[in-house]
Amino acid sequence: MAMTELSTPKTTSPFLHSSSRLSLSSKLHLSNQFRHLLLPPLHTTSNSKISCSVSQNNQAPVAVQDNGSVKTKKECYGVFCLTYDLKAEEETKSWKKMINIAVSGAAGMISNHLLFKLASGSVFGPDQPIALKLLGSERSIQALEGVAMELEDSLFPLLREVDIGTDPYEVFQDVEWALLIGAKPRGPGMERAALLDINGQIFAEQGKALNAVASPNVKVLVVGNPCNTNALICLKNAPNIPAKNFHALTRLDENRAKCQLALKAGVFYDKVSNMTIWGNHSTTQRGGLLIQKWGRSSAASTAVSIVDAIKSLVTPTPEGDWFSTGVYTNGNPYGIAEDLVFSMPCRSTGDGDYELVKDVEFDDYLRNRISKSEAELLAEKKCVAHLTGDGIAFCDLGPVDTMLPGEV
Ligand SMILES: NC(=O)C1=CN([C@@H]2O[C@H](COP(=O)(O)OP(=O)(O)OC[C@H]3O[C@@H](n4cnc5c(N)ncnc54)[C@H](O)[C@@H]3O)[C@@H](O)[C@H]2O)C=CC1
Ligand SMILES: O=C([O-])CC(=O)C(=O)O
Repeated sequence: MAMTELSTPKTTSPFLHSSSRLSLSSKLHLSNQFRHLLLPPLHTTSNSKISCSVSQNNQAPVAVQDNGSVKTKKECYGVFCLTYDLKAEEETKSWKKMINIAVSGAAGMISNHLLFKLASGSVFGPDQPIALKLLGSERSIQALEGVAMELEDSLFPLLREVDIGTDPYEVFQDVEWALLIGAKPRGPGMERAALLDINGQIFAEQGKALNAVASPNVKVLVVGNPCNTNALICLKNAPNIPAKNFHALTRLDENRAKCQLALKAGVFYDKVSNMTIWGNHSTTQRGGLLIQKWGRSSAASTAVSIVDAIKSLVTPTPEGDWFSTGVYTNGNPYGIAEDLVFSMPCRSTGDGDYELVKDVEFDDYLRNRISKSEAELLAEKKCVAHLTGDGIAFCDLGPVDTMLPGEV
C-alpha cells in the first residue's frame, strides 16, 4: 500500500458563531491507487504525523456555500469544511434523501450515547443519510464542539452534515425530527415536578421555534423531564404542527417494566410483549433508585429507549404487538382526560405516524392506577398554565408528588 506522511498544522477552535454549519463531506477512501490529497485542518498537535493515502475518485472538494457566499474555514472544522460532489459515488445512488434531525442538549449525558447511534445508521437505517442539528446551551457550547469533533473522528458515512448552535430558531430550520433532550436533570432527592418551573420555559421557547422554522410535519420526541408536561407545553406553543406529532418518551418505562416482568416470570425479556405504560413517565419507576446509585440520572438506557421509540415509528409494529408512547389525548377511547400528553398503546405502519390501540381492557386496579397518573398530569398542567396559554398558573402538587422509597 502506498503511504505518505503528512505533517498536520495546529488549528484553533473554528466555531466562532452561534450556529456553525459543518458540512460533512463524503467518504475519503484509504487505498493506494489515488493521488494524495492534503487533508483539511485536523485537531491534532503540531508534531503529529499521519501516514495514509487518500483516493479522490471524481469528487472535487469545494468550499461550503451559504447564501451564495463561500464560508471561510474558521466557521467549520476539519473535514466538515469541505463538501463533495457525491454523484460519482456508486454507493450513494441507493441512498434515501437526507433527513434533518435536531437534538437538543446535545452535549449532555444522554446525547453522548444517542448521537453515535443516530450517525451509525442503526436508527434510521443503513441507506438513510442524516444531517445532525445540535442545540446546546450557552454554557455547553465548548462541549458541543467536542461532540462535533468526536463525530468527525468516527467517520460515519451516513452522517452528511453537522450544525451546532444555541439558537433554536437557527438549529431547528427544516428539521424532520426533533429530539428534545436538553433540560436540567433531577438530582438525588429531587422530584420531577420541581423541574416543571425550571424546564417548562425551555419547551415553550423550543415549541415556538419549531413552529416557526421546522418542517411542517416534524416529529417531536420530548425527553427532558417532566417529559409529558414538557411535551404538552411544546405542542401548545407550536399550533401549526399537528399535535399528533408530539411524543413524550415513556419507552424507558416500557423497557424497565419488560425487564421486571421477565424477571418475575422467569423468562428472558424478549418473551414479554404488549406492554403498555399508561400516563406519565413516572415517579413510580426505577429512575430515583438509579440516581441514588449513579449519582446522576440514567443516560445509556435512556438513549437506547429513544432509539427504540424512533424505530417503533419508522418500522411496522410486529403483528399482534404494540408499543407505548406519550401522545396527545384527543378523542381517546379510554375516557382519559382530553388535552394531556398521556402514554398509551400504539401501533405504526412505519411511516413515522401511529394509531392508538383501542381495545385494551381495564380491570379496577388498572383503572385506579391510570386515574392516579391522570391526576398527576392534570395537576402539572395547572402549574404551567402560563406556558400553555391556559391562563394563570396554580400549583398544588403536594399529595401526588411523592418521593421514592429510600430517597431523602
Ligand atoms: N423521559 C425519560 O425517560 C428520561 C428523561 N431524562 C431527562 O432528560 C434530560 C437530560 O438528561 P441528561 O442528558 O442526563 O442531562 P445532562 O445535564 O447531562 O445534559 C443536559 C444538557 O442540556 C443542556 N441544556 C440545558 N438547557 C438547554 C436548552 N435550553 N437548550 C439546549 N440545551 C440545553 C445542558 O447544557 C446539558 O448539556 C433531563 O431532563 C432528564 O431528567 C432522563 C432520563 C430518562
Ligand atoms: O428519574 C429521573 O429523573 C430520570 C429519569 O427520568 C429516569 O431515569 O427515569
